Amino acid sequence: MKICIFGAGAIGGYMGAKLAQAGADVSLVARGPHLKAMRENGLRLIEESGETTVKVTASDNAADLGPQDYVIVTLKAHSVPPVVPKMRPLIGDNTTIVSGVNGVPWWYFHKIGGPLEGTRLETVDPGNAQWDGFGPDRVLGCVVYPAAEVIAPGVVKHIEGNRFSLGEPDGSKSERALALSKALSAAGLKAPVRPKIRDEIWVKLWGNLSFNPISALTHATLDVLCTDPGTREVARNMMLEAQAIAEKLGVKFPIDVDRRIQGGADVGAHRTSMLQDLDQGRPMEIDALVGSVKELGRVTETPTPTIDTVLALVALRGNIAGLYDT
Ligand SMILES: NC(=O)C1=CN([C@@H]2O[C@H](COP(=O)(O)OP(=O)(O)OC[C@H]3O[C@@H](n4cnc5c(N)ncnc54)[C@H](OP(=O)(O)O)[C@@H]3O)[C@@H](O)[C@H]2O)C=CC1
Ligand SMILES: CC(C)(CO)C(=O)C(=O)O
Repeated sequence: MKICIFGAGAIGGYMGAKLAQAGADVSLVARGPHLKAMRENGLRLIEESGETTVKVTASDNAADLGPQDYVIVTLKAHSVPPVVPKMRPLIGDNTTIVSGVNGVPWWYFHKIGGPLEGTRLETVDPGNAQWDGFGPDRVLGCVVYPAAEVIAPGVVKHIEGNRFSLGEPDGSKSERALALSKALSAAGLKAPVRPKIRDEIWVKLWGNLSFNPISALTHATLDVLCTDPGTREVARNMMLEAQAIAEKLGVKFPIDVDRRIQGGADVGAHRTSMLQDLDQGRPMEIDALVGSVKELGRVTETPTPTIDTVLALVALRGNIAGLYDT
């Protein structure tokens, strides 16, 4: 089974190192000094259990790697649409694309059934680049739970978690989902195949939608913003608006907003990825995490006043920092 990880930074590097250590036929697409370091010295993974360095096949040119059974996309959400043409050499007749990207996935309305079937989302797939470029039938959904960081070129630090939930848009336990699950499990990762991947997407999104922009606006860590009465209320209102949208789309939440906020507080003094991006001058994932939920509000005719307000503020914050185009 040939697996290519496109965008092998923190998450893709973690997954790639684990697969390579397990002897899987895995290749990585990366760029810049990180790629150079991986090619020259291997990929170093720092985990609680210790450090390992593994030799990897890595390139910035998909044509070097050829058609794959699976392409696991671990780019930041806004980086995907412009690189779809560059991924073409990786895609053969039976290639599965696994979307390991936070936020509302571009394929959300594929095989959902009902009147919204096939709806495209401009915030996450401008110009239908992925829908038309990959074709939604290739897609296997994925919710990424681990936290990791590239701490130096060629060096990935794993922080916590090892679960990558997988799920077909139609909920089936397909052969391709089960085979990838087996390969990831053999690499020491948890990769359950879920019948209702959209339910899981929303529980993760609840946090990213609210905690991430609030942290970017206030510079507060998760423990603080989830317990301060003012920001907790803002997060709660955003989450309730999102819940109303999701429930109209048939999602069932296994927990309530207060438990989800408590879960955020329990993570501790964590700086969310959006705050880290702002601090380090990297483009912010505002469209995928917040703008997309506003768009879903319009699609489902659900009011989103708190989400709209926070989006306006964080969009301007990102724009002034030169990290987001409004
Ligand atoms: N990191 C985390 O802890 C978590 C991340 N996620 C999600 O996972 C996704 C990936 O995040 P993360 O791993 O942190 O992101 P990273 O930025 O660490 O990884 C993406 C990598 O792709 C590279 N890249 C971008 N464009 C190209 C290109 N055209 N060709 C080759 N390489 C390219 C980037 O290089 P460059 O640096 O040069 O741009 C970077 O190394 C995001 O949606 C994120 O929200 C989810 C859970 C936790
Ligand atoms: C906030 C958190 C930990 C979960 O919602 C996260 O995923 C992020 O930092 O992007």
